[in-house]
Amino acid sequence: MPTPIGGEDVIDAVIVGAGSAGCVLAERLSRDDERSVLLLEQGSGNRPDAHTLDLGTLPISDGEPYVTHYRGSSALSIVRGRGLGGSSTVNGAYFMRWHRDDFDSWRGQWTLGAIDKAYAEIEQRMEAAPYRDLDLADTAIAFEKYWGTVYSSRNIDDPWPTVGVNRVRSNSVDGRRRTAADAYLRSHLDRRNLRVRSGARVEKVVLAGGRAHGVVCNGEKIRAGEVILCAGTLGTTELLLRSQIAGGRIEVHEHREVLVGYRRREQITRGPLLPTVVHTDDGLEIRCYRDDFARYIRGLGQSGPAVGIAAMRPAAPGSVYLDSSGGLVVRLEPPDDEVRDRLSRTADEVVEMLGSPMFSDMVESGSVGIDPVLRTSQHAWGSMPMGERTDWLGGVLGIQNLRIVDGSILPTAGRSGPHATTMMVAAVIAHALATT
Ligand SMILES: Cc1cc2nc3c(=O)[nH]c(=O)nc-3n(C[C@H](O)[C@H](O)[C@H](O)COP(=O)(O)OP(=O)(O)OC[C@H]3O[C@@H](n4cnc5c(N)ncnc54)[C@H](O)[C@@H]3O)c2cc1C
Repeated sequence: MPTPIGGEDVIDAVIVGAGSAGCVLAERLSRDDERSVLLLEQGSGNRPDAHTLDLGTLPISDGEPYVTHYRGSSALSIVRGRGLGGSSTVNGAYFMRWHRDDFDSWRGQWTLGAIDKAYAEIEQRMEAAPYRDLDLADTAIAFEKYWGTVYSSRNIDDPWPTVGVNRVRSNSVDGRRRTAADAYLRSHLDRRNLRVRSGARVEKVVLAGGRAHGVVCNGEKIRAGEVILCAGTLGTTELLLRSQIAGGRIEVHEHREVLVGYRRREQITRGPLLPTVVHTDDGLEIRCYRDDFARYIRGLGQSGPAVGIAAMRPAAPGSVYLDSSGGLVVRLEPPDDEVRDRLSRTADEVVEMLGSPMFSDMVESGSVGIDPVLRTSQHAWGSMPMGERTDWLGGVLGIQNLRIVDGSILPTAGRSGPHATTMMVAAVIAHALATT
């Protein structure tokens, strides 16, 4: 019989955060009807509306219902998704594996075979597929042709990215994001050993004698056999700081980005934000955005379309800490000088590309310029890396019955965005926990 959920009972596994990783974990662990699972999510339990899921929007401005805004130390806005599905509800729906060699230093059960199998499972459930030629704007077609003369182009049906031109794979169906909650959670809400509570903000982890005993949620103490933090890199770090499991400044990593802006001769129709990228041999990602971010984010001032250049590997440092008033602050630093040089050289190459005859029908002459502001990709990860601050299944070192399974535990920088890999990590760990 499963341990009943609620009241004074001890729940087998309390999962904090129903985001990309939390949904995978809740589904897998609750397949065993002998295990009671309680999933606590601070955001709404509603299914997001058509506007939120539309790939022609990035619903992250102030006032959007499925985001949390974090306080940054600079003018950069730092956001994360909230509600069932977490950041998968609001993100760019770019769903790319990391490169095979990004896992070279991973240990434990992280063999390429296990990784490949877990990626394949999540890709299937998230309905991840490459954008087709029809989804590409004229600039994206020219971009692929241009870089195809410098690098090789990956066969779009190959799920493993390579150095070169990589058509983006996306977790979307008919122009709408497919969220982790749709793929993993909503159809299992009738499991009697799985309970999902929305509007449930966890304030801290309850600790005694070097063990986690539960959490405090909306003022109520909930006892648990195991606490699994899936609150995302920023949410989990906040909980670790507030529970005094960690102190001071916790290091994170971020993919900082330079934008090369331009003006289009003619406006284009709406479509997915990022359908194609180039991965350079020196760890950069060149992103061919479809249009001005202002067309995706409500209330953002127009600045024109852009091509982005992000430093993926190595990434830039940052930190998360509580300030003297107890508020959480996210501080992102620039990459080191050598990486900045790389970014700046590649930005010059992109300026050259946009000024080349291949783009002359689309780009207004004299309109191309490098934006001096260093942006963020909204990817912060790696605050509690596996092999360093947790074991290779996310178990927090030195504290029993406390595990972290989300972007926090990514131990290295990958050359693609973190979404698919965060879900893959959750799938591998969930499988290991469910079978031991
Ligand atoms: C705007 C944006 C665009 C992005 N675009 C891309 C992209 O296109 N491709 C890509 O690869 N990556 C992208 N990312 C990053 C990617 O979405 C994240 O890395 C990934 O979703 C993180 O998953 P997670 O499970 O770690 O956290 P999340 O999915 O963020 O889930 C954390 C959940 O925990 C909940 N939570 C937090 N604190 C508490 C608490 N105290 N109590 C209860 N619940 C709590 C949150 O509400 C949230 O639902 C983007 C991110 C953002 C924000």
